[in-house]
Amino acid sequence: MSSLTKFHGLENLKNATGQELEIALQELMGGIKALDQEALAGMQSRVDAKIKPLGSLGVLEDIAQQLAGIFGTTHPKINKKAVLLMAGDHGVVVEGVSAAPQEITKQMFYSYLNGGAGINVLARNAGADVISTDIGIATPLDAPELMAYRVKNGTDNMAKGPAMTRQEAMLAILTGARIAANAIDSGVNLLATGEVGIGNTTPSAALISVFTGHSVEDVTGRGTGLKDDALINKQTVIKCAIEINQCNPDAPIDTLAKIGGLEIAALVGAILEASYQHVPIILDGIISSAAAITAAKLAPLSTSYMIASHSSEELGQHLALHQLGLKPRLDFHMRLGEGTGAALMFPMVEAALKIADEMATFEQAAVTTGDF
Ligand SMILES: Cc1cc2ncn([C@H]3O[C@H](COP(=O)(O)O)[C@@H](O)[C@H]3O)c2cc1C
Ligand SMILES: O=C(O)c1cccnc1
Repeated sequence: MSSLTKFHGLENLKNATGQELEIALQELMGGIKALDQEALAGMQSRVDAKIKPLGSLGVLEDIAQQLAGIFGTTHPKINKKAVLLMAGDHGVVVEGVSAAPQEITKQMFYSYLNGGAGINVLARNAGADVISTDIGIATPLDAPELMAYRVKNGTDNMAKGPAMTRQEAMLAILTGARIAANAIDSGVNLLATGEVGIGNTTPSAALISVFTGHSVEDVTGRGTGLKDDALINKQTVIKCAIEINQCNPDAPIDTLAKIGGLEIAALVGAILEASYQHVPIILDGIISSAAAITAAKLAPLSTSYMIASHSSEELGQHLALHQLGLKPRLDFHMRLGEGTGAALMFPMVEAALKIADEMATFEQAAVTTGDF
């Protein structure tokens, strides 16, 4: 679908009514299809013919198959790669849930634009673009055009009531979908999720607790580096937010609105749009995994389009990935976010396709075949 004119039936996202957003979201969620099993099996046959014992390239073989199933061809090609970095602030920071001050969200946003942040370095290393979007920073930016996609000036404090209205959450989801669609229209066919937002490990843990059923203690980590007392306070705040908002795991949009975040919602939309357009999307740490688990609640087939990357130091990420049926592939003890872990995975995904394209077969190399 070329999405430059109409977007899931919407003429103009920002002026859409609540009902129009509901319909557009239904169209997006309902349009996500299962992988092409024939292409997937065809890729396995290609890989099985290579000069190696069957299955000996492990996860690389799984990824090659998954990409064939996603692209619907036995010969998938990666053209362009990009990290979708969504930025948003969180009203809940007034409860002391982060070791870092809120203004860092905005300061880091400028760093992404200037190219000096961790994600810029690791994306450059992988030959990928970083597409940074202000979806909900709390304070004004220098240039109005930088705020073109902003839905709201940060969320409200979820410990006192809903973080967002349902309409704001839907607008943030569809805005994230729009940003993914724009990237895909420009030729990107391998995406990764990234974010910045001081305080955002708090809504992420809250969503993971509600959607997995794991206790708040099990899914809540230290984020930017909370000390013991502050970690206990963070857990109390999350429990309070879940209780006061009466979250229901079977009402994922409402749950996201009540205890989520604007950048998390935008990543939900990016994951859904990638899936809708048959584009693989690599997941980063706990915040991206909270978005992924929400996307899976909205459209279970979207999990087939996700590729896990690293294992975050935040335990909640492992539990979210487990529920999605995914395993972290890199164990680098990272806890930065921004998409840094996901960016490390780009070359692995490309390597999987190179195996299929460049390795010799038993026949080509005149290597003796056997029962191995
Ligand atoms: C300088 C700096 C750069 C960052 N880049 C990503 N994060 C990460 O830390 C934040 C989440 O942790 P918490 O929930 O504890 O606030 C998010 O902004 C996340 O992207 C950063 C944090 C800091 C301090
Ligand atoms: O898992 C992550 O991505 C993460 C962990 C801590 C802080 N920020 C991000």
